[in-house]
Amino acid sequence: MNIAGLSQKKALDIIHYIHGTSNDYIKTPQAEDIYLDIIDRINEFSTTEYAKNRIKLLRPTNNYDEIQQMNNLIEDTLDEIKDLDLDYIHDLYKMIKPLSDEITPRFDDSFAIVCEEYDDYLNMLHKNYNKYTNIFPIEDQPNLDGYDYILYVYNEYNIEPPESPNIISIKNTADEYEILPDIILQYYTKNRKTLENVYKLRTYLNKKSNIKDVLEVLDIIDSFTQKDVPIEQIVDEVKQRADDKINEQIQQIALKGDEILQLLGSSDELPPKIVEIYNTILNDAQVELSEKTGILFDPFIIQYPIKIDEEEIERVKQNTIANKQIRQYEEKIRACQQLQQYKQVIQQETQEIIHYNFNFALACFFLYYNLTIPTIADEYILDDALHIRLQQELNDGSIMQKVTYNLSNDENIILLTGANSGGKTTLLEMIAQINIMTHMGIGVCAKNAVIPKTDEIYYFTKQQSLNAGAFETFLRSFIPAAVGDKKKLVLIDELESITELEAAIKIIIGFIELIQNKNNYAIIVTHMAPEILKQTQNINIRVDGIEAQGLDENYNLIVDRNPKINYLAKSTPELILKRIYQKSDEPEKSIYKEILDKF
Ligand SMILES: Nc1ncnc2c1ncn2[C@@H]1O[C@H](COP(=O)(O)OP(=O)(O)OP(=O)(O)O)[C@@H](O)[C@H]1O
Repeated sequence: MNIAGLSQKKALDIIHYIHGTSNDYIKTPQAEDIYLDIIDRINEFSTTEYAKNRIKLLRPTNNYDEIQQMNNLIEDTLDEIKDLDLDYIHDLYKMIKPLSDEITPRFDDSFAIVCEEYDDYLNMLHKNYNKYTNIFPIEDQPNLDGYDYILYVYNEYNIEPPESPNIISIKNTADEYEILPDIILQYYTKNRKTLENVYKLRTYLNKKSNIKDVLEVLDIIDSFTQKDVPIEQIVDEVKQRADDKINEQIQQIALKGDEILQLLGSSDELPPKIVEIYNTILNDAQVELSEKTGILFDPFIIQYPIKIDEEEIERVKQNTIANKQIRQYEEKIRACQQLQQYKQVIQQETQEIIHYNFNFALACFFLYYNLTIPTIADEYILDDALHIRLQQELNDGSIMQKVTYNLSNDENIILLTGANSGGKTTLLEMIAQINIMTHMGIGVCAKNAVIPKTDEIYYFTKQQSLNAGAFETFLRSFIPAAVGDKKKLVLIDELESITELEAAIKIIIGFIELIQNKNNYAIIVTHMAPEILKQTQNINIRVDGIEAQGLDENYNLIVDRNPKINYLAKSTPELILKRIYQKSDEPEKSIYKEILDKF
């Protein structure tokens, strides 16, 4: 399945298709929002498209084998990366992309192809290039002098290839790459950056790799392409030195009278003493030239200053280019033979690394948010737990209070009461996160956690604005939370914000009566606990409270974020009112004061 570039919606469609919507663990849009936030946070640590999409496909489940597998995967990965530099790995990942098969071989017009099976080869070349003109049938070849070299594709049973320094002959049974080595080479050069980084990463992760051999082959080709002998420059330098030597040595010889006459006369011959000097110096120059260029040639004409034979230079240059092209061609063919053997294995190695980014992202997420793998048992024990947003703020230097909170089989229906801005919504969201993350198998944000098995999560948030359909929408998704034999976690935040107080109380009581059995857990944030308790005396309901003790010198709420068990906490709205009063200006300040005086 190609899952590149999957949107979250598409990912969900696939999940629903695979698992069936009714089996989905998440039952309300608000719980879905919490889940999506978790996915986004994990994906901050992923780099490859594959990992990003696989993370989007992660979903809470009640299949505890799958959860265990995810736990194991994370623990193994943590073990693998425990002493490593995660930023370094992340940086390498940024330079790794899936290997691209798209190649556009370069049209190399420096050589011509002469062949017997003309039509076959023409077709083959046209497959790779739109237009290829340097191919000729053997029986009808033009003058090919302008080409650096000629690839002579001969038929075994027919004509023998001609012997010539700039002809390379191959049998027409050869592989396609023997005509166009770029067909293979481009794949490697195009993907080289990825291959280099996959190699670095595999080595760093202590994973075996064959990519080194591939990179070595590519290096050889590179070094070949770069080696260009600057013939003219070398000739000039050698000539300059030879001129200087001639000048110096001639000044030191004494000519006899007849030798001077020979020089002044019309004779072309030089005096033997001078010829000897020239011969010695030019011999040395020729040796130096061949050492520096690797070619034996004689471009110097006896004159002062020494003259350079431009035609000889041109001939040598042409020969050098042809030689170089031929050697380069041969080197490329050798490289192709080696590289071909590696293709499959380097693809596997690269894919493995790209896939490993999924494990790596989960492990980084785990470390960043200080997660632990929870134990699955029949109760909730949250030890030093934190909402993941607050954990992030803690990482950034803010002060946060970790929360310890327990729910048991016997005390599974909770009314959570307490101070305005005390942290009730945050606690509810945190429990939803912890439950979802447990059932995704990715760890939870707590020092220790015990989490019960549940099949479904329902989370109902407080409504900020009361739109016309809010109550109806709520009821439609709320009723399924009260029926059925699936094990549920139901979290309700201030139902009284959706409807009138009396109705909210009735709904909550009805709901509690339906789900009170020990399979379910429900935490209901409400400011009307006393009224609810009065009407449910035969049901075991625990009331917990988050209490504010007052305001500090900066008018911040002094609050213990740990809910007190079996404790009905006051809402203390006057504290918030007092804070706003202290921080406001007239004319609002006086109004706040008037309201405050009524408390
Ligand atoms: N454990 C904690 N440590 C530090 N800050 C916290 C913690 N829990 C909550 N807060 C902060 O306290 C503020 C109020 O939290 P929250 O909205 O959850 O309170 P609330 O009880 O639901 O309030 P209200 O009843 O008025 O809606 C938020 O800014 C939140 O980030």
